[in-house]
Amino acid sequence: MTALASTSVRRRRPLMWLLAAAGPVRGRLVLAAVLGAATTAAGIGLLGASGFLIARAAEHPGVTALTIAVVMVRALGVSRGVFRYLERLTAHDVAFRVLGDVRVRIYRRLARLAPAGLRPLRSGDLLSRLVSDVDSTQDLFVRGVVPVAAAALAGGGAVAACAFLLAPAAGMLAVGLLVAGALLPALSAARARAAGRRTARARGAVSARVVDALAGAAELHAFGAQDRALAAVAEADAELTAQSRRGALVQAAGAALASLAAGLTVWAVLLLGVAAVEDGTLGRVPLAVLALTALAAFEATSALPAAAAQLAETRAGAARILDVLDAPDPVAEPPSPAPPPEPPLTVRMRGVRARYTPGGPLVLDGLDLDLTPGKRVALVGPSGAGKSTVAALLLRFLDPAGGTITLNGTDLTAFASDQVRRLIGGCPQDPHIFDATVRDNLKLARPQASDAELADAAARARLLPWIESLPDGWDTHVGARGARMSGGERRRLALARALLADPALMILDEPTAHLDRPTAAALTADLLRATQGRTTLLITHDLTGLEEIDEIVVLDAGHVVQRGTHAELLARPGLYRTLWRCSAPDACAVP
Ligand SMILES: Nc1ncnc2c1ncn2[C@@H]1O[C@H](COP(=O)(O)OP(=O)(O)OP(=O)(O)O)[C@@H](O)[C@H]1O
Repeated sequence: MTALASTSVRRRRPLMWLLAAAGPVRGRLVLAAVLGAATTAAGIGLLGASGFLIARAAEHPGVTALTIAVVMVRALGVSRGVFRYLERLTAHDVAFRVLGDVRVRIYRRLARLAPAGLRPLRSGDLLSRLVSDVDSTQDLFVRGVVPVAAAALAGGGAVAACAFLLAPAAGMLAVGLLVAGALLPALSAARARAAGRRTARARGAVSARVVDALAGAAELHAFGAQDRALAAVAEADAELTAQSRRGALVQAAGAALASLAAGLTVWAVLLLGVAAVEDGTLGRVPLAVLALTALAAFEATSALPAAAAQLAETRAGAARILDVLDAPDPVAEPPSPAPPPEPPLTVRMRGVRARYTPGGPLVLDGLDLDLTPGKRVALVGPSGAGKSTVAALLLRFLDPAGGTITLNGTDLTAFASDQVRRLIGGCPQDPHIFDATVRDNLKLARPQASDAELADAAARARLLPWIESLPDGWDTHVGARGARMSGGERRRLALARALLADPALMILDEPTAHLDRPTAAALTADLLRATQGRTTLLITHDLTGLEEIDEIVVLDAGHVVQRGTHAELLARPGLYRTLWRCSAPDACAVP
């Protein structure tokens, strides 16, 4: 079971859930099953009519005696193809509609779970759930429901037809069809269930390792670790191959046993028929019809054992999708959210405590913070002090484990998280730059923004000169994760995006991370200018330029250890002064 699954509250039955997902198209599903039955029935009728035609022709009757059989053979031959085509069309239509619906549901759920609720999943494994597991759901309809329903209808019809000719033979046929169409598929499914789960898990592991190896290709080369990474991919791939082979073996064994059951049954029917001919209770022509009808009836069941084994993978895939759909919400949404507060916004945090896992360590313990309109507060402290956790709490990616956070006097948890994120926003620690144009990356914050507004935000983030220097200007493609931009340009683009969104409380999380000192200093100066008069929470461990900040709160191991202005904090010994001295270009001095 995955980490995500283990946190799941309730377990739904995967195939039942998938069937229920087809509810809106159940009419088409029934039509596909009827068309499948018609295809098989036409196949059985074709062979039965052919048997009649050949046997009767051998008796040299007049042509008129054969006319109806000839017409039937032609009609059944043609209609079988037409029915098959329509059945495929309808069954795939159902499968793709359900597949599209499941994809939308899983994507919506991911959007709600991200980022806090997705941490238990590796990105490659998530990709595998989104692609392979969702793809495998179509087998339930194309190889499961429709063939089973068709086999039941057509098989029942064949047994009934044979019963008219010779009852014991019909009984034998019914037993053979039950063995090939019910017993063997049930055994195959039971054998394949564990293999199906392991195959889906192994596919997720391969995907996770490949995505990891590709995303970290530069680091792997730099540290000469590419062979180890490739070996890990090969190992995961070998496991997937072994599991797939096990699944294929079960499928092949099921198919072989189904053929054996069909062969034995047809022989038994033939022997019973021959005995009946010798007794005089059955004519020679009906014997041919009986034997060929029995043979054709197995067309309906021959694929079922392999399909049942294949469905074990579908079941495992659907279970992995349910792990995501049923994962608990990272934050509790209020049943009836309070109306969003009107800006200007006052945010107060009192005695706030936070932890990432129930019963886990407190990463914030007793935080008090006031963010009043127009006030700029900087949250500083060593790495791991809990600074970004404050941002996660304010953005409702995480609910407090204690204490209160209020927006204009109302508890933050009374608002829907989407509403909160419309008022509180900014620039995350690791902003994502999309593989799109500069314009589209910026418009993400406000799709309706005019060119003038885009230019204004870019100018305030000091990005405009760079954009205007590009041959394609605003239409320049920046590459995956902004690969064609420098670190500073990426940060400025993220800042421009935040300025364009214009949230009532702007949170800037480490806006100067990974930049060299002159670039960081220039960016800090720019963002301080851009945020003048705005309610801003600046999270940083870079202490340059904080002279203009109204209040600096120093966090250490989840506790506030100091607060004041830059001048006040520098005037007395403490963590701030130590950090400030450490941030000097020459050395880290002890206070
Ligand atoms: N998703 C998470 N699950 C579990 N623990 C987490 C998670 N995110 C952060 N932590 C832990 O919470 C503590 C505070 O992390 P946080 O990211 O808030 O620190 P920070 O002060 O922002 O650090 P940095 O300056 O390095 O970004 C750390 O001990 C960290 O390991």
